[in-house]
Amino acid sequence: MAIKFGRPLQRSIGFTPIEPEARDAQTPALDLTVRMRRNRRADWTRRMVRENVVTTDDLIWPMFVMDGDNARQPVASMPGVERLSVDLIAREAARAAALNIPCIALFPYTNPSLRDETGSEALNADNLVCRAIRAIKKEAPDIGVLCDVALDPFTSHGHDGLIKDGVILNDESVAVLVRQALVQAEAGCDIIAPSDMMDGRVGAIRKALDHAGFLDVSIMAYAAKYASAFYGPFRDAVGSAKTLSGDKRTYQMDPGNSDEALREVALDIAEGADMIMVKPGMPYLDIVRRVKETFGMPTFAYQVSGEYAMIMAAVQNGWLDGERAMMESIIGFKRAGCDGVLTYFAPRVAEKLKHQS
Ligand SMILES: NCc1[nH]cc(CCC(=O)O)c1CC(=O)O
Ligand SMILES: [Mg+2]
Repeated sequence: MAIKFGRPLQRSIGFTPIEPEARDAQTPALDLTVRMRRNRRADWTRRMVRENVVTTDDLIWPMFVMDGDNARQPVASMPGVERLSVDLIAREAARAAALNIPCIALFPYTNPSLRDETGSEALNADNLVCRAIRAIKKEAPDIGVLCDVALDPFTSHGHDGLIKDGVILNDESVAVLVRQALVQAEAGCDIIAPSDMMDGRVGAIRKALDHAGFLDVSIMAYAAKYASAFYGPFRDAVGSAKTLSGDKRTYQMDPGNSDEALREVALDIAEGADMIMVKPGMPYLDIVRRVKETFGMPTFAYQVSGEYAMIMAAVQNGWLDGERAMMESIIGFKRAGCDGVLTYFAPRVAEKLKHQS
Protein backbone atom coordinates (compact mmCIF):
# COMPACT_ATOMS: atom_id res chain seq x y z
CA MET A 1 0.00 0.00 0.00
CA ALA A 2 1.32 3.44 -0.83
CA ILE A 3 1.84 5.49 2.29
CA LYS A 4 1.29 9.17 1.76
CA PHE A 5 3.35 11.50 3.91
CA GLY A 6 1.32 13.43 6.46
CA ARG A 7 -1.93 11.66 5.65
CA PRO A 8 -3.22 9.63 8.60
CA LEU A 9 -4.02 6.15 7.43
CA GLN A 10 -5.91 5.04 10.48
CA ARG A 11 -8.15 7.93 11.34
CA SER A 12 -10.29 5.84 13.60
CA ILE A 13 -7.75 4.63 16.12
CA GLY A 14 -8.43 6.25 19.46
CA PHE A 15 -11.05 8.51 17.95
CA THR A 16 -14.12 6.37 17.82
CA PRO A 17 -14.38 2.83 19.05
CA ILE A 18 -13.14 0.45 16.42
CA GLU A 19 -15.98 -1.51 14.95
CA PRO A 20 -15.78 -5.03 16.35
CA GLU A 21 -15.92 -6.49 12.86
CA ALA A 22 -12.96 -4.31 11.83
CA ARG A 23 -10.82 -6.18 14.34
CA ASP A 24 -9.39 -9.51 13.54
CA ALA A 25 -11.44 -11.88 15.62
CA GLN A 26 -8.34 -13.99 16.21
CA THR A 27 -6.48 -11.05 17.76
CA PRO A 28 -7.81 -9.79 21.07
CA ALA A 29 -7.02 -6.16 21.95
CA LEU A 30 -3.86 -5.81 24.03
CA ASP A 31 -4.49 -4.59 27.54
CA LEU A 32 -2.44 -1.39 27.17
CA THR A 33 -2.82 1.56 29.52
CA VAL A 34 -0.54 3.65 27.37
CA ARG A 35 -0.79 3.79 23.62
CA MET A 36 1.85 6.16 22.25
CA ARG A 37 0.20 6.18 18.85
CA ARG A 38 -2.81 8.14 20.12
CA ASN A 39 -0.78 11.36 19.96
CA ARG A 40 0.36 10.54 16.45
CA ARG A 41 -2.97 9.63 14.93
CA ALA A 42 -3.75 12.85 13.06
CA ASP A 43 -2.01 15.91 11.76
CA TRP A 44 -3.62 18.08 14.42
CA THR A 45 -2.52 15.84 17.30
CA ARG A 46 1.00 15.67 15.92
CA ARG A 47 1.09 19.44 15.68
CA MET A 48 -0.22 19.74 19.27
CA VAL A 49 2.51 17.63 20.80
CA ARG A 50 5.39 18.66 18.55
CA GLU A 51 8.38 19.67 20.68
CA ASN A 52 10.54 21.46 18.13
CA VAL A 53 9.81 23.56 15.08
CA VAL A 54 11.91 25.21 12.41
CA THR A 55 11.27 28.85 11.59
CA THR A 56 13.05 31.23 9.24
CA ASP A 57 14.61 32.83 12.35
CA ASP A 58 16.73 29.68 12.69
CA LEU A 59 18.54 30.21 9.39
CA ILE A 60 21.89 31.72 8.48
CA TRP A 61 22.58 31.59 4.75
CA PRO A 62 26.22 31.15 3.64
CA MET A 63 27.03 32.69 0.25
CA PHE A 64 30.11 32.67 -1.99
CA VAL A 65 31.26 35.97 -3.50
CA MET A 66 33.37 36.30 -6.62
CA ASP A 67 34.66 39.00 -8.92
CA GLY A 68 32.77 40.34 -11.89
CA ASP A 69 29.53 41.93 -12.85
CA ASN A 70 26.26 40.04 -13.11
CA ALA A 71 28.38 36.89 -12.93
CA ARG A 72 27.57 33.49 -11.50
CA GLN A 73 29.43 30.21 -11.42
CA PRO A 74 28.03 26.91 -10.21
CA VAL A 75 30.01 25.04 -7.56
CA ALA A 76 30.22 21.55 -9.05
CA SER A 77 30.31 19.66 -5.77
CA MET A 78 27.42 21.69 -4.31
CA PRO A 79 24.46 21.31 -6.70
CA GLY A 80 22.23 24.38 -6.53
CA VAL A 81 24.94 26.61 -5.01
CA GLU A 82 26.69 29.29 -7.05
CA ARG A 83 29.42 31.80 -6.58
CA LEU A 84 27.94 35.24 -7.24
CA SER A 85 29.41 38.61 -8.10
CA VAL A 86 28.89 41.45 -5.62
CA ASP A 87 25.87 42.93 -7.42
CA LEU A 88 24.11 39.55 -7.43
CA ILE A 89 25.04 38.89 -3.81
CA ALA A 90 23.34 42.14 -2.86
CA ARG A 91 20.25 41.02 -4.75
CA GLU A 92 20.27 37.65 -3.00
CA ALA A 93 20.63 39.42 0.32
CA ALA A 94 17.50 41.40 -0.47
CA ARG A 95 15.74 38.12 -1.29
CA ALA A 96 16.96 36.67 2.01
CA ALA A 97 15.57 39.69 3.84
CA ALA A 98 12.23 39.31 2.05
CA LEU A 99 12.20 35.67 3.13
CA ASN A 100 12.77 36.83 6.72
CA ILE A 101 16.16 35.16 7.00
CA PRO A 102 17.92 37.11 9.76
CA CYS A 103 21.53 36.75 8.69
CA ILE A 104 23.81 35.83 5.81
CA ALA A 105 27.43 34.65 5.92
CA LEU A 106 29.97 35.71 3.29
CA PHE A 107 32.86 33.71 1.86
CA PRO A 108 35.08 34.99 -0.94
CA TYR A 109 36.49 33.21 -3.96
CA THR A 110 39.71 35.20 -4.16
CA ASN A 111 41.39 35.46 -7.50
CA PRO A 112 44.42 33.11 -7.43
CA SER A 113 46.66 35.97 -8.52
CA LEU A 114 45.76 37.81 -5.29
CA ARG A 115 46.68 34.91 -3.00
CA ASP A 116 50.04 35.01 -1.29
CA GLU A 117 52.02 33.47 1.54
CA THR A 118 50.59 35.82 4.19
CA GLY A 119 47.05 36.23 2.87
CA SER A 120 47.56 39.97 2.49
CA GLU A 121 44.36 40.40 0.46
CA ALA A 122 42.46 39.69 3.69
CA LEU A 123 43.59 43.10 4.91
CA ASN A 124 42.57 44.97 1.77
CA ALA A 125 39.68 47.24 2.77
CA ASP A 126 38.41 46.96 -0.77
CA ASN A 127 38.53 43.16 -1.07
CA LEU A 128 35.56 41.11 -2.25
CA VAL A 129 34.07 40.58 1.20
CA CYS A 130 34.27 44.27 2.10
CA ARG A 131 32.73 45.31 -1.20
CA ALA A 132 29.97 42.76 -0.73
CA ILE A 133 29.22 43.99 2.79
CA ARG A 134 28.86 47.56 1.56
CA ALA A 135 26.64 46.52 -1.35
CA ILE A 136 24.43 44.43 0.94
CA LYS A 137 24.12 47.22 3.49
CA LYS A 138 22.88 49.48 0.72
CA GLU A 139 20.38 47.02 -0.77
CA ALA A 140 19.23 45.20 2.36
CA PRO A 141 20.14 47.33 5.37
CA ASP A 142 18.17 45.26 7.88
CA ILE A 143 19.75 41.89 7.34
CA GLY A 144 22.66 40.77 9.53
CA VAL A 145 26.00 40.14 7.86
CA LEU A 146 28.41 37.60 9.29
CA CYS A 147 32.00 37.29 8.05
CA ASP A 148 34.52 34.55 8.53
CA VAL A 149 37.84 35.52 10.00
CA ALA A 150 40.52 33.15 8.71
CA LEU A 151 43.18 33.41 6.04
CA ASP A 152 42.49 30.31 3.95
CA PRO A 153 40.63 32.02 1.05
CA PHE A 154 43.59 34.41 0.76
CA THR A 155 46.73 32.33 1.28
CA SER A 156 48.67 30.53 -1.46
CA HIS A 157 49.00 27.50 0.88
CA GLY A 158 45.32 27.35 1.85
CA HIS A 159 45.88 27.43 5.61
CA ASP A 160 43.92 29.60 8.02
CA GLY A 161 47.01 31.21 9.50
CA LEU A 162 50.61 32.08 8.79
CA ILE A 163 52.99 29.22 8.14
CA LYS A 164 56.71 28.90 8.83
CA ASP A 165 58.73 25.77 8.13
CA GLY A 166 55.52 23.80 7.86
CA VAL A 167 54.21 25.01 11.23
CA ILE A 168 51.08 27.15 11.53
CA LEU A 169 52.09 29.99 13.82
CA ASN A 170 49.59 30.86 16.53
CA ASP A 171 50.33 34.30 17.95
CA GLU A 172 51.61 35.74 14.67
CA SER A 173 48.44 34.50 12.94
CA VAL A 174 46.23 36.05 15.63
CA ALA A 175 47.84 39.43 15.00
CA VAL A 176 46.84 39.25 11.32
CA LEU A 177 43.36 37.90 12.09
CA VAL A 178 42.74 40.85 14.41
CA ARG A 179 43.53 43.20 11.53
CA GLN A 180 41.26 41.21 9.19
CA ALA A 181 38.42 41.51 11.72
CA LEU A 182 38.91 45.27 11.97
CA VAL A 183 38.84 45.66 8.19
CA GLN A 184 35.54 43.76 8.05
CA ALA A 185 34.02 45.69 10.95
CA GLU A 186 35.04 48.91 9.25
CA ALA A 187 33.21 47.78 6.09
CA GLY A 188 30.03 47.22 8.12
CA CYS A 189 30.12 43.57 9.17
CA ASP A 190 27.74 42.85 12.08
CA ILE A 191 29.11 39.54 13.31
CA ILE A 192 32.76 38.58 13.23
CA ALA A 193 33.11 34.80 13.06
CA PRO A 194 36.65 33.59 13.67
CA SER A 195 36.90 30.16 12.03
CA ASP A 196 40.66 29.73 12.28
CA MET A 197 40.94 27.86 15.62
CA MET A 198 44.05 29.72 16.76
CA ASP A 199 44.26 30.04 20.54
CA GLY A 200 43.39 33.42 22.00
CA ARG A 201 41.97 34.98 18.85
CA VAL A 202 38.52 35.71 20.27
CA GLY A 203 39.96 37.73 23.16
CA ALA A 204 42.39 39.58 20.90
CA ILE A 205 39.65 40.42 18.38
CA ARG A 206 37.23 41.57 21.10
CA LYS A 207 39.85 43.85 22.58
CA ALA A 208 40.73 45.35 19.22
CA LEU A 209 37.09 45.85 18.23
CA ASP A 210 36.34 47.60 21.51
CA HIS A 211 39.44 49.75 21.25
CA ALA A 212 38.42 50.83 17.75
CA GLY A 213 34.92 51.71 18.96
CA PHE A 214 33.12 48.71 17.47
CA LEU A 215 31.36 47.94 20.75
CA ASP A 216 28.28 46.62 18.98
CA VAL A 217 30.00 44.29 16.57
CA SER A 218 29.35 40.73 17.78
CA ILE A 219 31.56 37.70 17.77
CA MET A 220 30.28 34.27 16.85
CA ALA A 221 33.15 31.92 17.64
CA TYR A 222 33.70 28.80 15.64
CA ALA A 223 34.53 27.43 19.07
CA ALA A 224 34.44 23.70 18.48
CA LYS A 225 35.57 23.24 14.92
CA TYR A 226 36.78 19.81 13.89
CA ALA A 227 39.36 18.76 11.32
CA SER A 228 36.71 17.34 9.02
CA ALA A 229 36.47 15.67 5.65
CA PHE A 230 33.11 17.37 5.21
CA TYR A 231 34.68 20.72 4.24
CA GLY A 232 35.78 19.40 0.85
CA PRO A 233 33.14 21.07 -1.35
CA PHE A 234 33.61 24.40 0.49
CA ARG A 235 37.28 24.32 -0.39
CA ASP A 236 36.24 23.87 -4.03
CA ALA A 237 33.92 26.85 -3.69
CA VAL A 238 36.54 29.22 -2.29
CA GLY A 239 39.30 27.69 -4.39
CA SER A 240 41.51 26.44 -1.56
CA ALA A 241 41.12 22.73 -2.30
CA LYS A 242 43.89 22.75 -4.87
CA THR A 243 46.21 24.99 -2.91
CA LEU A 244 45.91 23.41 0.55
CA SER A 245 49.14 21.77 1.58
CA GLY A 246 48.71 19.07 4.19
CA ASP A 247 45.77 19.18 6.58
CA LYS A 248 44.51 21.33 9.44
CA ARG A 249 44.90 18.86 12.29
CA THR A 250 47.33 20.98 14.28
CA TYR A 251 44.66 23.61 14.85
CA GLN A 252 41.23 22.11 14.15
CA MET A 253 39.93 19.56 16.64
CA ASP A 254 40.26 15.80 16.59
CA PRO A 255 36.91 14.17 15.72
CA GLY A 256 37.39 11.73 18.59
CA ASN A 257 37.10 14.42 21.23
CA SER A 258 34.12 15.77 23.14
CA ASP A 259 35.35 17.06 26.54
CA GLU A 260 37.87 19.15 24.65
CA ALA A 261 35.01 20.93 22.87
CA LEU A 262 33.71 22.11 26.24
CA ARG A 263 37.13 23.53 27.12
CA GLU A 264 37.30 25.33 23.77
CA VAL A 265 33.84 26.79 24.25
CA ALA A 266 34.56 27.83 27.85
CA LEU A 267 37.65 29.72 26.68
CA ASP A 268 35.84 31.51 23.88
CA ILE A 269 33.05 32.57 26.25
CA ALA A 270 35.62 33.85 28.74
CA GLU A 271 37.31 35.76 25.91
CA GLY A 272 34.09 37.52 25.00
CA ALA A 273 32.24 35.45 22.38
CA ASP A 274 28.57 36.43 22.10
CA MET A 275 27.56 33.25 20.31
CA ILE A 276 29.06 29.83 19.94
CA MET A 277 29.27 27.58 16.93
CA VAL A 278 29.88 23.85 16.52
CA LYS A 279 31.13 22.63 13.16
CA PRO A 280 30.44 20.39 11.24
CA GLY A 281 26.81 19.83 12.13
CA MET A 282 25.09 16.49 11.67
CA PRO A 283 27.99 14.23 12.77
CA TYR A 284 28.52 16.48 15.84
CA LEU A 285 25.04 16.97 17.28
CA ASP A 286 26.19 15.32 20.51
CA ILE A 287 28.62 18.21 20.90
CA VAL A 288 25.84 20.73 20.28
CA ARG A 289 23.78 19.11 23.02
CA ARG A 290 26.62 19.12 25.54
CA VAL A 291 27.58 22.71 24.75
CA LYS A 292 24.02 23.98 25.00
CA GLU A 293 23.37 22.16 28.28
CA THR A 294 26.66 23.17 29.84
CA PHE A 295 26.77 26.85 28.91
CA GLY A 296 23.27 27.94 27.91
CA MET A 297 24.83 30.22 25.29
CA PRO A 298 23.28 31.17 21.96
CA THR A 299 24.46 28.05 20.15
CA PHE A 300 24.72 27.49 16.42
CA ALA A 301 25.89 24.71 14.18
CA TYR A 302 27.20 24.76 10.66
CA GLN A 303 25.65 22.18 8.35
CA VAL A 304 28.76 22.26 6.20
CA SER A 305 29.29 21.88 2.48
CA GLY A 306 29.91 18.12 2.61
CA GLU A 307 26.67 17.52 4.51
CA TYR A 308 24.82 19.54 1.90
CA ALA A 309 26.61 17.71 -0.93
CA MET A 310 25.82 14.34 0.60
CA ILE A 311 22.09 15.01 0.72
CA MET A 312 22.02 16.62 -2.73
CA ALA A 313 23.94 13.77 -4.34
CA ALA A 314 21.42 11.26 -3.03
CA VAL A 315 18.56 13.48 -4.18
CA GLN A 316 20.05 13.72 -7.66
CA ASN A 317 20.23 9.95 -7.78
CA GLY A 318 16.59 9.72 -6.84
CA TRP A 319 17.53 7.99 -3.58
CA LEU A 320 16.11 10.58 -1.18
CA ASP A 321 13.14 12.92 -1.11
CA GLY A 322 15.05 16.20 -1.04
CA GLU A 323 12.49 18.40 0.71
CA ARG A 324 11.87 15.93 3.48
CA ALA A 325 15.54 15.12 3.99
CA MET A 326 16.31 18.83 4.12
CA MET A 327 13.61 19.65 6.69
CA GLU A 328 14.41 16.59 8.78
CA SER A 329 18.08 17.51 8.88
CA ILE A 330 17.28 21.03 10.07
CA ILE A 331 14.88 19.97 12.80
CA GLY A 332 17.59 17.61 14.02
CA PHE A 333 19.69 20.68 14.80
CA LYS A 334 16.82 22.25 16.73
CA ARG A 335 16.22 19.07 18.70
CA ALA A 336 19.91 18.92 19.61
CA GLY A 337 19.67 22.41 21.11
CA CYS A 338 20.69 24.77 18.32
CA ASP A 339 19.38 28.31 18.27
CA GLY A 340 20.17 28.46 14.58
CA VAL A 341 21.90 26.71 11.71
CA LEU A 342 24.26 27.92 9.02
CA THR A 343 22.98 26.00 6.02
CA TYR A 344 23.16 26.14 2.25
CA PHE A 345 19.54 25.01 2.31
CA ALA A 346 18.50 28.31 3.96
CA PRO A 347 16.65 29.86 0.98
CA ARG A 348 14.88 26.60 0.16
CA VAL A 349 13.84 26.04 3.77
CA ALA A 350 12.57 29.62 3.98
CA GLU A 351 10.60 29.24 0.73
CA LYS A 352 9.06 26.05 2.01
CA LEU A 353 8.08 27.57 5.35
CA LYS A 354 6.54 30.53 3.56
CA HIS A 355 4.32 28.34 1.43
CA GLN A 356 3.38 26.21 4.40
CA SER A 357 1.88 29.05 6.44
N1 LIG B 1 38.40 28.38 7.82
C1 LIG B 1 37.60 28.54 6.72
C2 LIG B 1 36.29 27.84 6.71
N2 LIG B 1 35.16 28.46 7.09
C3 LIG B 1 34.12 27.59 6.85
C4 LIG B 1 34.63 26.39 6.35
C5 LIG B 1 33.86 25.18 5.91
C6 LIG B 1 32.43 25.42 5.59
C7 LIG B 1 31.80 24.34 4.78
O1 LIG B 1 32.40 23.27 4.54
O2 LIG B 1 30.65 24.54 4.36
C8 LIG B 1 36.02 26.53 6.28
C9 LIG B 1 36.89 25.48 5.72
C10 LIG B 1 38.02 24.98 6.47
O3 LIG B 1 38.20 25.24 7.67
O4 LIG B 1 38.85 24.31 5.84
MG1 LIG C 1 39.88 27.92 20.78
